[in-house]
Amino acid sequence: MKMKEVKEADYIPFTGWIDKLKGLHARLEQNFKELDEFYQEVIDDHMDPNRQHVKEQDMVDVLLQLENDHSLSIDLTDDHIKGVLMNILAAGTDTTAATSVWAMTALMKNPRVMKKVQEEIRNVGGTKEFLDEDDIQNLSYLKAMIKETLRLHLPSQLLVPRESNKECIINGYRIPAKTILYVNAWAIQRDPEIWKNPEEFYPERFLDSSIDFRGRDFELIPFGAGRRICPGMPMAIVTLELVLANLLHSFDWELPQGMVKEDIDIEVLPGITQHKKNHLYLRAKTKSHTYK
Ligand code: HEM
Repeated sequence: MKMKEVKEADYIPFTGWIDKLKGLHARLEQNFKELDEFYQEVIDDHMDPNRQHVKEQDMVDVLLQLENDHSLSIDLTDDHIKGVLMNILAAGTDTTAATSVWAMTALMKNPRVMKKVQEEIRNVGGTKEFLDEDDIQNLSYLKAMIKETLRLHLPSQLLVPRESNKECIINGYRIPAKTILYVNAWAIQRDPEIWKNPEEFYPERFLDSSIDFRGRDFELIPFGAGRRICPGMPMAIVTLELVLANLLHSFDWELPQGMVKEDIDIEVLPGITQHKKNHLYLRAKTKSHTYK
């Protein structure tokens, strides 16, 4: 099931008829139906009386409680719960997974950075088996490396579309009311007028810099900015830090036999989230084992 198909009309509204011809509308309806049924099943499972015995509550249990309590200022319905689940699954998993792959890709192509980040992680981690959130606070180079990955390989290159609610002028261009606007964050984050050697994967650029991705520095906006900034940013960052720190702490990474770093491509799959087109195949090595 493809959830994130891009329609012509999303970019050029009057070409909407092409979407119909290509059968995208029918697929959209079908996807909606399948997803709705799936979320309904999740909700039904959580309402099963036998579930009372489950020790730890998850997010759906909490949302269902709020629905029953009527304690919020709005009346929560099953549709709201389905919407929240959809947001987390659609907006939250793909983006973080794609970014982890891009980080590993960039590290494999840049052994200098790989060595430096692993040294930092292993100095802090020592003999620990698993690095937790406290350990990660001290890993400034890892954080810079993740920022640099999000600068070069941001998963949502055009952010989410905006619509102008009234006419405005930007840099001398008149934007009529009700115009759909895309912000090309990809181009901003590689703009040679802003970044020195913009194509280079160079985490050091962030070590002595206050530039951050929290929506205040418009040269780095992988999570967007303003009212619609990504609400999942804190979760995304912690997930990326934990996943990458532990992958790099526990394993040494090698390319398959016969392959050199120059063979790793950075081609992108078309779609809303920018995934690496060709899989990144790596061998993970510990001191005692080699995994494939
Ligand atoms: C590396 C990971 C992620 C990146 C790069 C990312 C990026 C973005 C971007 C660029 C937007 C649009 C913001 C704008 O246009 O101003 C967005 C929206 C959103 N993101 Fe994320 N995101 C990530 C992870 C997550 C996670 C983990 C969640 C939830 C658990 C999440 C939930 C959302 C939601 C619900 C929206 C829509 C907000 C709205 O329209 O008001 N994202 N994200």
